This record gives sequence, structure tokens and C-alpha cells, in this order.
Amino acid sequence: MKTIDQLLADGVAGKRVFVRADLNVPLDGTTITDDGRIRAVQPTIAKLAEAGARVVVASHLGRPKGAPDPAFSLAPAAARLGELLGTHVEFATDTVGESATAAVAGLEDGQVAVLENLRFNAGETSKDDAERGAFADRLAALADVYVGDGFGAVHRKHASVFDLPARLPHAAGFLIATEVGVLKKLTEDVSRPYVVVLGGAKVSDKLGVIDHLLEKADRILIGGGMAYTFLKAQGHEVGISLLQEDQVPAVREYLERAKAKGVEFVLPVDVLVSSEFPDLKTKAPANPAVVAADAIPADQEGLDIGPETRLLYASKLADAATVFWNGPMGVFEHPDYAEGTKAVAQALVDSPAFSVVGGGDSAAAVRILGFDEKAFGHISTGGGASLEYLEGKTLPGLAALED
Ligand SMILES: Nc1ncnc2c1ncn2[C@@H]1O[C@H](COP(=O)(O)OP(=O)(O)OP(=O)(O)O)[C@@H](O)[C@H]1O
Ligand SMILES: O=C(O)[C@H](O)COP(=O)(O)O
Repeated sequence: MKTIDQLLADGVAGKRVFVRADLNVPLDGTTITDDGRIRAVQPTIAKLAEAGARVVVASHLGRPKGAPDPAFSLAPAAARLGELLGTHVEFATDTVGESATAAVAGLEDGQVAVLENLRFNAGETSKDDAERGAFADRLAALADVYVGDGFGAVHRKHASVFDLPARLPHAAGFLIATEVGVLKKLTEDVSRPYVVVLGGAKVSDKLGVIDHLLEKADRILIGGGMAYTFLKAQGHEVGISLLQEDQVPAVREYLERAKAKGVEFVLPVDVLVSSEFPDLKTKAPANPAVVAADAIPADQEGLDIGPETRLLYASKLADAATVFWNGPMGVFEHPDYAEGTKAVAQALVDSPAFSVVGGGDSAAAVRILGFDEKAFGHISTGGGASLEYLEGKTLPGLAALED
């Protein structure tokens, strides 16, 4: 894989360099609640600009449906990038249209432009190779060189991640190099006990990794939206909680296999429930109730792990030598459901274990809840991406950067 250092050594002055970043930051309206992913890619953009490149930054944000949707505009992220770089950043109001073409044509050496959300174009995420390829052709027309640095999206076979680097000379940015360097260590000689904590909301995306973790981890703690599919697999009712019904048989098999292999699965013993999802805008008090995990009422939704589970999980993390954590333990964006995530973060801070926290929201949660990033071994910008890396899968966005 060519590194950005080699690219810089070859010289980039005057060249249009396309940086595929992951600027998929959490937003409250148009306010960025955590800019970690922007800060993470800043060194690559800054270095290229310093070297005289005309830098074209592109990213997705959220999951719009292949057409423009102002709620998913990258304008706030572009503005924040400009603040961090201390320079004007031009924002194109489309991705491959007139605005993008003009913004790129107007760039002088050392200047930066950000394109509008890649996913406003159906070609970006299309399963059809020709449709993706046609969109990648249009992106390729905007640049001379490609730098992949959107680690959080390297597990996606999308036009800007997978098809575009095949059309341009390419290299990996600083962020991808760092992320891969740390995660590689977890696939090699890991210090034990190796404890994995899984939570979050993208349950269907992430259940598959457990298959692989059963071969690697000594202990697996399950929280967040992930927990309810496990509780259901154990025969408990989960009310209106997040549930991946079609995965229940697979999860049952994971639980059996774990027992046979001596891998300890730890599930919540109590949860915080409510009859409605909290208002994340007003943060109005939600007054959740604590119930045993095997007694969730039919009209209630589990939204955080409960107090007993917090203590249990802290004790299960105390003797770890290595921890990988992806996915918040609850809807941490609301203060009434943040305690579970806080407890896991605090347990990692208190433990001497080498800890890797992976995921856009997981990393944001740690910072928003006031923890010092330096107290963790590594905070990864990729959740799904880091899990799939650990699974040993070929990641389209990394494979595409190979020579
Ligand atoms: N019990 C729950 N029910 C519903 N949503 C939950 C629950 N617990 C956590 N969440 C939500 O999960 C979301 C984060 O999940 P997600 O799987 O996206 O993690 P992530 O760290 O961002 O990983 P990635 O980078 O792959 O997106 C948060 O917005 C949080 O509110
Ligand atoms: O948040 C993430 O995990 C990345 O930005 C990828 O987003 P996606 O899951 O919508 O592809």
C-alpha cells in the first residue's frame, strides 16, 4: 500500500488530490456534537495543502436515500474543517455537478474544497457495479490523485471507497495507516484476558463479528441495542426493544458455541426501560424504570443497561489485559440513559488494560461524557470498519488502496 509519505515525496504541488474522508459526525440540527472524525483526518488534509496540493475532500454523512436531503448536508462539517485548518474551505453544494466542478476548478495550490454528501447520489452506494462505476468516473474527473483516509467507511463497497481508487493513482492517508497499525496488533499477539464489549444500534451489521470473536476473545459483554436479541435468544421477552428477530437462531448458536469453547458471554441482568424513546433534542426527563432483564414489560423498550449490570460489567473489565469496545451501552445522547456507557468508559479508564474504543458514536460518547481520550489506548474512528477488520475480512476500501 502506498503511503501518503511516498506520495508527498513524489510531489503533489498543483495536483488535485481527492481525499475520501469519513466526516460522518453526530449532529444536533446543524450543530456538530463531536468533531473527532474531522480532527482525525485533519493532518492528512493539512499536510497535502501545505505541500501545495489542491485538496478535494469528500465524505458521506448519515444514510440519505440517494438524493439531496438538507438534514444530511456536509456544510457544518466543511465549516468546522475550515476552523480547524485556520483557512477558508470552499463548500460545493453538489458532489459532481456544476458547483463541485466550479469549486475544484477555482482551487489554487494549497487550497481546500469540500464536496456535498456523496450519498446524495444513488451511484455512491449502488449494488450495481456499472452504476457505481459511472459515478466513480464522474468523481475521477475532479481529481488527479486519490488518498483514502475515511477509515470509518472502508468496509463499504461504495463508489468513492472502492471504485474511485481503481481509476486514479492512490495512497493511504495518515489516519488509515494509524488505525490499521493499532488494529493489526489485536489480530496478532493479544494480551489476555481479552475482553470485547459490544453495544450500539447497528445490530444486523455487527452480529456477524461474534462468530469470529468466539475464536479470539476470552469474554464478551453485550449491551446497547445488541442485548435484546441475546435476551430473546435466551428465551426472554424484550417488549418493544430493538430486536433482530431473524438473528435469534444464530445468536442461540453463538451462546451454545461459547459455552463449549469456554468463552464467557455476559448479558445484562437489569435494564432501564420506558414506553417511549426519549426526546434527544429537548432532553426532557425520561423517568425510566429499572427492571430485571428477564422481566421487560410488553409495552416497554430497553434503552440502557441497569445499575446492577453496570457493576457487573465493571467487574468483568477489571482484570482485562486487552479490551475492544464498540457501541454505546444505551441511548447515551440522553442523560437518563448515559450511565451504562459512562460506567464502561470509567472501567476502562480505571483498568491498566490496553483499550481500543471503536466507532463514530462510541468515540463521540467517550468525549461527550467528559472522558480524556488519552486515558484509552486508541480511539478508532471506525465501528463497523474496525469490527470487520478484526474479523479478518477483506475490506473494500483497504483492498482498493493496495498497489
Ligand atoms: N438500547 C438501545 N436502543 C436503541 N438505540 C440504542 C440502544 N443503545 C444504544 N443505542 C444507540 O446506538 C447508537 C450507536 O450505535 P452504532 O452501532 O452506530 O455505534 P458506533 O459506535 O457509531 O459504530 P459505527 O461507527 O459502526 O456507526 C447511539 O446513537 C445510541 O443511542
Ligand atoms: O459511522 C460509521 O460507521 C461510518 O461512517 C459508516 O457509516 P455507515 O454505517 O452508514 O456506512
